[in-house]
Amino acid sequence: MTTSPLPIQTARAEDWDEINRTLGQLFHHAVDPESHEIERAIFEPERALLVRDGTELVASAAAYTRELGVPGGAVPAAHVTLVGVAPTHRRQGLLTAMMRRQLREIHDARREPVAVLWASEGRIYPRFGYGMASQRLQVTGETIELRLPAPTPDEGRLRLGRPADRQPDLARVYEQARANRPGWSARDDRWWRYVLGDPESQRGGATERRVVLHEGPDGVDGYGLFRTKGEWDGAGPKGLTSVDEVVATSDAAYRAIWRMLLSIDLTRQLSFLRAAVDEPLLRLVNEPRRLAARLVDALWVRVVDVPAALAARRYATDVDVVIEVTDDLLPENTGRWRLQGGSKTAHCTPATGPADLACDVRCLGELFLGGAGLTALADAGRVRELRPGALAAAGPAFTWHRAPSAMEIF
Ligand SMILES: CC(=O)SCCNC(=O)CCNC(=O)[C@H](O)C(C)(C)COP(=O)(O)OP(=O)(O)OC[C@H]1O[C@@H](n2cnc3c(N)ncnc32)[C@H](O)[C@@H]1OP(=O)(O)O
Repeated sequence: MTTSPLPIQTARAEDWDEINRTLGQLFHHAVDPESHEIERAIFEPERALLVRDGTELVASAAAYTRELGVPGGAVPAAHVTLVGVAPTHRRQGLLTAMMRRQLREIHDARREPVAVLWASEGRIYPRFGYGMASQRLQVTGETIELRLPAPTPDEGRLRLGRPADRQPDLARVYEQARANRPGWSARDDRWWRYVLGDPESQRGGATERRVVLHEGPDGVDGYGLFRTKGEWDGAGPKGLTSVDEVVATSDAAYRAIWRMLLSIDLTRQLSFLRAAVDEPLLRLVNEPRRLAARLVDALWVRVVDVPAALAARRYATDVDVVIEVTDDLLPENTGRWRLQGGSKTAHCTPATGPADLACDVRCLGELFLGGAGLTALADAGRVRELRPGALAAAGPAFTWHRAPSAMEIF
């Protein structure tokens, strides 16, 4: 790789058309006019970096300003996105230059202790200090084989609707559920329009998206966003129910919604590609193997400011540990940090004593949402135990009672 001589610029609002068309080419899809406008509304030009070769746009990387759920709370997080380099300019160091500049800007602004992204390929971002912070299950089951427990008399009732018409209900339920969900990002009105955007060109021949809402004793307490696609063969119907998200604040709502989604007439298959690793559905159905769940990566987190990030989350057990951190891109993070925390508070300060554990900053990203095991990282040779017993003492603290999960891809 050579170092690119091309300068990095900050975008202006009017660059959106060109950025999105260029990224459409790089991701090999046509730009849908409806999505183009919805995404314009969430585009933050002042946070977008561009590289031009002459007048031609050849690279971009950007960030959205959002809040990310973490164990015990939420933190401002740079949601990194719109990353691409033209095939004519690949492997000349443009991504590296943009990542360095972006991380430096996020760090120096001191507003966001972490950055988060979805990776198109898992091997791109570790070199920039991003760690696989959450995973998801891609569920592609055969619904005909699945049964849920029978409904109880107090299970409430279900209503179908158009998602856009029910946005206030969805937002209320999501906001209530989000308080306890590491990995979920805040959604304002612009983000709800993005999540509920439903251009025909992206439906893959399925119906428009619909919502099923559950009404419990105190009103709407759960919803499921889904679409269906008809399919037949010589043996009869074998349609698909494709689920985008199920969010519920009561277990009765969760059960009732899934009972409907798994039993829509003329469907036989389920696709639910962003299920949580600890998705209750796997504990509800009578034959979990038929869900054919496959584990893949979801959110990648980059700890940008070590003391601020470690103090911003809560810990499952009390912890008092000194970690020796190395960070090649942001040297301010390199050093020994003492983390003292628990379920109510956390502090992280420069340490004077010897370190208990040593790792690079990428490991802290992996641990940040509570989804990776400290011992697993040590077994992989990526965390070093410098004081015997430190792993067993600190390991449980970094976990959380819910696995991190991730909703919309941004
Ligand atoms: C958050 C998001 O938006 S995710 C979307 C990411 N974008 C895409 O996947 C679109 C298609 N791909 C691309 O546009 C480009 O290939 C990019 C952006 C992934 C990489 O851009 P480049 O400018 O080529 O990367 P750069 O030259 O800085 O490479 C840095 C190093 O990473 C490696 N690398 C970069 N991309 C990849 C990849 N996709 N697979 C494996 N290695 C990679 C390079 O080989 C290089 O390694 P080296 O230092 O050992 O030589």
